[in-house]
Amino acid sequence: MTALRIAEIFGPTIQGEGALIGAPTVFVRAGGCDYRCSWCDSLHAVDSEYRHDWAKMTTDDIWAKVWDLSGGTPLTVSLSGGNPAIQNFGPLMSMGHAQGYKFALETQGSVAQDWFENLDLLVLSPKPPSSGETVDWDKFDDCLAQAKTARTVLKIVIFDEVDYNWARDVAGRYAALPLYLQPGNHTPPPPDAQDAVIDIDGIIDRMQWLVDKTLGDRWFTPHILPQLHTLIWGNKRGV
Ligand SMILES: C[S@@+](CC[C@H](N)C(=O)[O-])C[C@H]1O[C@@H](n2cnc3c(N)ncnc32)[C@H](O)[C@@H]1O
Ligand SMILES: Nc1nc2[nH]cc(C(=O)O)c2c(=O)[nH]1
Ligand code: SF4
Ligand SMILES: [Mg+2]
Repeated sequence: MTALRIAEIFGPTIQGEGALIGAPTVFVRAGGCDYRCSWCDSLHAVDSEYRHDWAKMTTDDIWAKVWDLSGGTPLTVSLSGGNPAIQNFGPLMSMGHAQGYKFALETQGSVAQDWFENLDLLVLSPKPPSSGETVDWDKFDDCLAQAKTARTVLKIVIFDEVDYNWARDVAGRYAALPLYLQPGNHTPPPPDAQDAVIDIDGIIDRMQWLVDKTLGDRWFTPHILPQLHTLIWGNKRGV
Protein backbone atom coordinates (compact mmCIF):
# COMPACT_ATOMS: atom_id res chain seq x y z
CA MET A 1 0.00 0.00 0.00
CA THR A 2 1.41 3.40 -0.94
CA ALA A 3 1.97 5.90 1.84
CA LEU A 4 0.40 9.33 2.02
CA ARG A 5 2.09 12.42 3.47
CA ILE A 6 0.06 13.57 6.45
CA ALA A 7 0.79 16.76 8.40
CA GLU A 8 -1.79 16.11 11.13
CA ILE A 9 -5.01 14.28 11.96
CA PHE A 10 -7.14 15.86 14.67
CA GLY A 11 -10.60 16.11 16.14
CA PRO A 12 -13.38 15.68 16.60
CA THR A 13 -13.78 19.43 16.47
CA ILE A 14 -16.34 21.63 14.73
CA GLN A 15 -15.96 22.57 11.11
CA GLY A 16 -15.14 26.27 11.33
CA GLU A 17 -15.74 27.31 7.74
CA GLY A 18 -18.31 27.38 4.99
CA ALA A 19 -21.17 25.06 4.18
CA LEU A 20 -20.66 22.66 7.10
CA ILE A 21 -19.85 25.28 9.74
CA GLY A 22 -20.50 23.93 13.23
CA ALA A 23 -20.64 20.30 12.18
CA PRO A 24 -18.58 17.75 14.15
CA THR A 25 -15.57 16.83 12.06
CA VAL A 26 -12.28 14.96 12.13
CA PHE A 27 -9.61 16.69 10.02
CA VAL A 28 -7.03 14.87 7.95
CA ARG A 29 -4.48 17.49 6.89
CA ALA A 30 -2.36 16.31 3.98
CA GLY A 31 1.23 17.53 3.63
CA GLY A 32 2.32 19.31 0.45
CA CYS A 33 0.80 21.94 -1.83
CA ASP A 34 1.26 23.04 -5.43
CA TYR A 35 0.47 26.66 -4.37
CA ARG A 36 2.11 28.96 -1.87
CA CYS A 37 -0.43 31.62 -0.99
CA SER A 38 1.08 34.72 0.62
CA TRP A 39 -1.41 34.48 3.49
CA CYS A 40 -1.75 30.71 3.90
CA ASP A 41 -2.79 29.90 7.47
CA SER A 42 -1.50 26.30 7.24
CA LEU A 43 2.09 26.75 6.07
CA HIS A 44 3.20 23.87 8.31
CA ALA A 45 1.41 21.63 5.81
CA VAL A 46 2.73 23.45 2.74
CA ASP A 47 6.34 24.50 3.13
CA SER A 48 8.87 21.73 2.51
CA GLU A 49 10.77 23.16 5.48
CA TYR A 50 8.22 21.31 7.64
CA ARG A 51 8.35 18.11 5.63
CA HIS A 52 10.17 16.25 8.37
CA ASP A 53 7.11 16.74 10.59
CA TRP A 54 4.81 15.00 8.09
CA ALA A 55 4.06 11.33 8.72
CA LYS A 56 4.05 8.72 5.98
CA MET A 57 0.83 6.84 6.60
CA THR A 58 -0.97 4.14 4.69
CA THR A 59 -4.72 4.38 4.12
CA ASP A 60 -5.13 1.74 6.86
CA ASP A 61 -3.06 3.87 9.29
CA ILE A 62 -5.12 7.00 8.53
CA TRP A 63 -8.41 5.13 8.85
CA ALA A 64 -7.33 3.61 12.18
CA LYS A 65 -6.58 7.10 13.53
CA VAL A 66 -9.90 8.54 12.29
CA TRP A 67 -11.74 5.58 13.79
CA ASP A 68 -9.92 6.01 17.09
CA LEU A 69 -10.58 9.77 17.30
CA SER A 70 -14.26 9.37 16.46
CA GLY A 71 -14.73 6.30 18.68
CA GLY A 72 -16.14 4.42 15.70
CA THR A 73 -19.15 6.77 15.51
CA PRO A 74 -19.69 8.05 11.95
CA LEU A 75 -19.15 11.76 11.28
CA THR A 76 -17.79 13.94 8.50
CA VAL A 77 -14.09 13.65 7.75
CA SER A 78 -12.64 16.84 6.26
CA LEU A 79 -9.68 16.30 3.97
CA SER A 80 -7.59 19.47 3.90
CA GLY A 81 -3.93 20.43 3.71
CA GLY A 82 -1.86 21.54 1.89
CA ASN A 83 -3.64 20.40 -1.23
CA PRO A 84 -5.15 16.98 -0.49
CA ALA A 85 -5.96 16.60 -4.20
CA ILE A 86 -2.32 15.92 -5.08
CA GLN A 87 -2.56 12.58 -3.26
CA ASN A 88 -4.98 9.66 -3.52
CA PHE A 89 -7.69 9.71 -0.85
CA GLY A 90 -10.04 7.51 -2.89
CA PRO A 91 -9.28 4.31 -0.93
CA LEU A 92 -9.72 6.12 2.42
CA MET A 93 -13.15 7.32 1.31
CA SER A 94 -14.19 3.82 0.26
CA MET A 95 -13.15 2.50 3.67
CA GLY A 96 -14.98 5.26 5.54
CA HIS A 97 -18.12 5.20 3.41
CA ALA A 98 -18.48 1.47 4.11
CA GLN A 99 -18.74 2.41 7.82
CA GLY A 100 -21.20 5.30 7.31
CA TYR A 101 -18.68 8.18 7.46
CA LYS A 102 -18.93 11.18 5.12
CA PHE A 103 -16.11 13.04 3.39
CA ALA A 104 -15.56 16.68 2.52
CA LEU A 105 -12.54 17.91 0.56
CA GLU A 106 -10.97 21.38 0.72
CA THR A 107 -8.96 22.24 -2.36
CA GLN A 108 -8.01 25.25 -4.46
CA GLY A 109 -9.11 23.48 -7.64
CA SER A 110 -5.73 23.09 -9.31
CA VAL A 111 -5.65 19.28 -9.54
CA ALA A 112 -8.63 17.09 -10.51
CA GLN A 113 -9.06 13.47 -9.39
CA ASP A 114 -11.58 10.86 -10.47
CA TRP A 115 -12.41 10.11 -6.81
CA PHE A 116 -13.98 13.60 -6.42
CA GLU A 117 -17.28 12.10 -7.58
CA ASN A 118 -17.44 10.01 -4.39
CA LEU A 119 -17.19 13.05 -2.11
CA ASP A 120 -20.11 14.13 0.03
CA LEU A 121 -18.91 17.73 -0.34
CA LEU A 122 -16.31 19.30 -2.62
CA VAL A 123 -15.21 22.74 -1.42
CA LEU A 124 -13.44 24.63 -4.18
CA SER A 125 -11.55 27.67 -2.95
CA PRO A 126 -10.05 29.51 -5.94
CA LYS A 127 -7.40 31.95 -4.85
CA PRO A 128 -7.98 35.72 -5.21
CA PRO A 129 -5.30 38.25 -6.27
CA SER A 130 -4.09 38.94 -2.70
CA SER A 131 -2.83 35.33 -2.48
CA GLY A 132 -0.21 36.00 -5.18
CA GLU A 133 -1.37 32.86 -7.03
CA THR A 134 -3.09 32.75 -10.42
CA VAL A 135 -5.96 30.36 -11.06
CA ASP A 136 -5.71 28.01 -14.03
CA TRP A 137 -9.43 27.97 -14.94
CA ASP A 138 -9.11 24.95 -17.25
CA LYS A 139 -7.84 22.90 -14.32
CA PHE A 140 -10.53 24.38 -12.10
CA ASP A 141 -13.18 23.33 -14.62
CA ASP A 142 -11.64 19.83 -14.69
CA CYS A 143 -12.24 19.62 -10.94
CA LEU A 144 -15.89 20.58 -11.43
CA ALA A 145 -16.24 18.01 -14.21
CA GLN A 146 -14.72 15.24 -12.04
CA ALA A 147 -17.13 16.08 -9.22
CA LYS A 148 -19.99 15.04 -11.50
CA THR A 149 -23.09 15.04 -9.27
CA ALA A 150 -21.21 15.43 -5.97
CA ARG A 151 -22.36 18.45 -3.93
CA THR A 152 -19.94 21.28 -4.71
CA VAL A 153 -19.55 24.76 -3.25
CA LEU A 154 -17.28 27.76 -3.79
CA LYS A 155 -15.49 29.37 -0.85
CA ILE A 156 -13.58 32.56 -1.55
CA VAL A 157 -11.25 34.26 0.92
CA ILE A 158 -11.38 38.05 0.77
CA PHE A 159 -8.82 40.47 2.15
CA ASP A 160 -9.57 43.66 0.20
CA GLU A 161 -11.60 45.40 -2.48
CA VAL A 162 -9.61 43.86 -5.34
CA ASP A 163 -10.41 40.37 -3.97
CA TYR A 164 -14.06 41.34 -3.55
CA ASN A 165 -14.41 42.49 -7.16
CA TRP A 166 -12.64 39.35 -8.32
CA ALA A 167 -15.05 37.21 -6.26
CA ARG A 168 -18.03 38.92 -7.86
CA ASP A 169 -16.67 38.16 -11.28
CA VAL A 170 -15.98 34.50 -10.41
CA ALA A 171 -19.41 34.15 -8.79
CA GLY A 172 -21.01 35.44 -11.97
CA ARG A 173 -19.28 32.74 -13.99
CA TYR A 174 -20.20 29.93 -11.57
CA ALA A 175 -23.67 31.14 -10.67
CA ALA A 176 -25.01 27.61 -10.16
CA LEU A 177 -22.62 26.94 -7.25
CA PRO A 178 -23.49 28.00 -3.69
CA LEU A 179 -20.98 30.67 -2.65
CA TYR A 180 -19.31 31.31 0.71
CA LEU A 181 -17.28 34.46 1.33
CA GLN A 182 -14.73 34.35 4.14
CA PRO A 183 -12.70 37.28 5.45
CA GLY A 184 -8.96 36.51 5.51
CA ASN A 185 -6.91 36.28 8.67
CA HIS A 186 -3.30 37.46 8.95
CA THR A 187 -1.56 34.42 10.40
CA PRO A 188 2.05 34.79 11.52
CA PRO A 189 4.25 32.19 9.77
CA PRO A 190 5.23 29.08 11.74
CA PRO A 191 6.59 28.43 14.33
CA ASP A 192 4.89 31.56 15.72
CA ALA A 193 1.59 30.53 14.15
CA GLN A 194 1.28 27.92 16.87
CA ASP A 195 1.15 30.58 19.56
CA ALA A 196 -2.47 31.19 18.59
CA VAL A 197 -1.88 34.95 18.49
CA ILE A 198 -4.25 36.22 15.87
CA ASP A 199 -5.50 39.61 14.80
CA ILE A 200 -9.11 39.10 15.89
CA ASP A 201 -9.90 42.82 15.64
CA GLY A 202 -8.70 42.78 12.03
CA ILE A 203 -10.86 39.74 11.21
CA ILE A 204 -13.93 41.39 12.74
CA ASP A 205 -13.18 44.64 10.87
CA ARG A 206 -12.88 42.79 7.54
CA MET A 207 -16.04 40.79 8.32
CA GLN A 208 -18.01 43.99 8.99
CA TRP A 209 -16.60 45.62 5.88
CA LEU A 210 -17.44 42.54 3.78
CA VAL A 211 -21.02 42.32 5.08
CA ASP A 212 -21.59 46.08 4.54
CA LYS A 213 -20.07 45.98 1.08
CA THR A 214 -21.93 42.87 -0.11
CA LEU A 215 -25.30 43.95 1.20
CA GLY A 216 -24.74 47.56 0.12
CA ASP A 217 -24.19 46.30 -3.41
CA ARG A 218 -27.46 44.36 -3.14
CA TRP A 219 -25.49 41.18 -3.74
CA PHE A 220 -27.72 38.75 -1.91
CA THR A 221 -26.56 35.32 -3.08
CA PRO A 222 -23.41 34.60 -1.00
CA HIS A 223 -23.23 33.33 2.57
CA ILE A 224 -20.74 35.46 4.51
CA LEU A 225 -18.99 33.69 7.38
CA PRO A 226 -15.85 34.23 9.46
CA GLN A 227 -13.60 31.28 10.38
CA LEU A 228 -15.37 30.21 13.57
CA HIS A 229 -12.46 28.12 14.85
CA THR A 230 -10.15 31.12 14.46
CA LEU A 231 -12.45 33.31 16.54
CA ILE A 232 -12.57 30.62 19.24
CA TRP A 233 -9.02 29.24 19.24
CA GLY A 234 -6.90 31.64 17.18
CA ASN A 235 -4.48 29.75 14.98
CA LYS A 236 -3.89 26.96 17.47
CA ARG A 237 -3.24 23.66 15.74
CA GLY A 238 -5.37 20.59 16.19
CA VAL A 239 -8.71 22.39 16.59
C1 LIG B 1 -5.37 25.88 4.37
S1 LIG B 1 -6.45 25.61 3.04
C2 LIG B 1 -6.10 23.93 2.56
C3 LIG B 1 -6.92 23.42 1.40
C4 LIG B 1 -6.58 23.97 0.03
N1 LIG B 1 -5.18 24.09 -0.20
C5 LIG B 1 -7.26 25.30 -0.22
O1 LIG B 1 -6.59 26.33 -0.15
O2 LIG B 1 -8.47 25.28 -0.46
C6 LIG B 1 -8.08 25.46 3.81
C7 LIG B 1 -8.97 26.69 3.66
O3 LIG B 1 -8.40 27.75 4.38
C8 LIG B 1 -8.52 28.94 3.62
N2 LIG B 1 -7.49 29.85 4.10
C9 LIG B 1 -6.15 29.67 4.03
N3 LIG B 1 -5.49 30.70 4.58
C10 LIG B 1 -6.43 31.56 5.02
C11 LIG B 1 -6.38 32.83 5.68
N4 LIG B 1 -5.23 33.41 5.99
N5 LIG B 1 -7.55 33.42 6.00
C12 LIG B 1 -8.73 32.83 5.69
N6 LIG B 1 -8.84 31.64 5.08
C13 LIG B 1 -7.71 31.01 4.73
C14 LIG B 1 -8.34 28.44 2.19
O4 LIG B 1 -8.84 29.36 1.23
C15 LIG B 1 -9.14 27.16 2.23
O5 LIG B 1 -10.50 27.45 1.97
N1 LIG C 1 -12.09 23.77 13.08
C1 LIG C 1 -11.48 23.90 11.90
N2 LIG C 1 -12.22 24.18 10.80
C2 LIG C 1 -11.56 24.26 9.60
N3 LIG C 1 -12.12 24.46 8.38
C3 LIG C 1 -11.15 24.42 7.46
C4 LIG C 1 -9.93 24.18 8.08
C5 LIG C 1 -8.69 23.96 7.32
O1 LIG C 1 -7.62 24.35 7.76
O2 LIG C 1 -8.79 23.39 6.24
C6 LIG C 1 -10.18 24.08 9.46
C7 LIG C 1 -9.41 23.82 10.64
O3 LIG C 1 -8.19 23.69 10.67
N4 LIG C 1 -10.11 23.74 11.82
S1 SF4 D 1 -3.61 26.52 -1.71
FE1 SF4 D 1 -4.37 26.24 0.39
S2 SF4 D 1 -2.78 25.10 1.52
FE2 SF4 D 1 -1.89 25.75 -0.45
S3 SF4 D 1 -0.80 27.61 0.09
FE3 SF4 D 1 -2.86 28.25 -0.60
S4 SF4 D 1 -4.17 28.30 1.25
FE4 SF4 D 1 -2.27 27.21 1.77
MG1 LIG E 1 -7.36 26.39 8.30
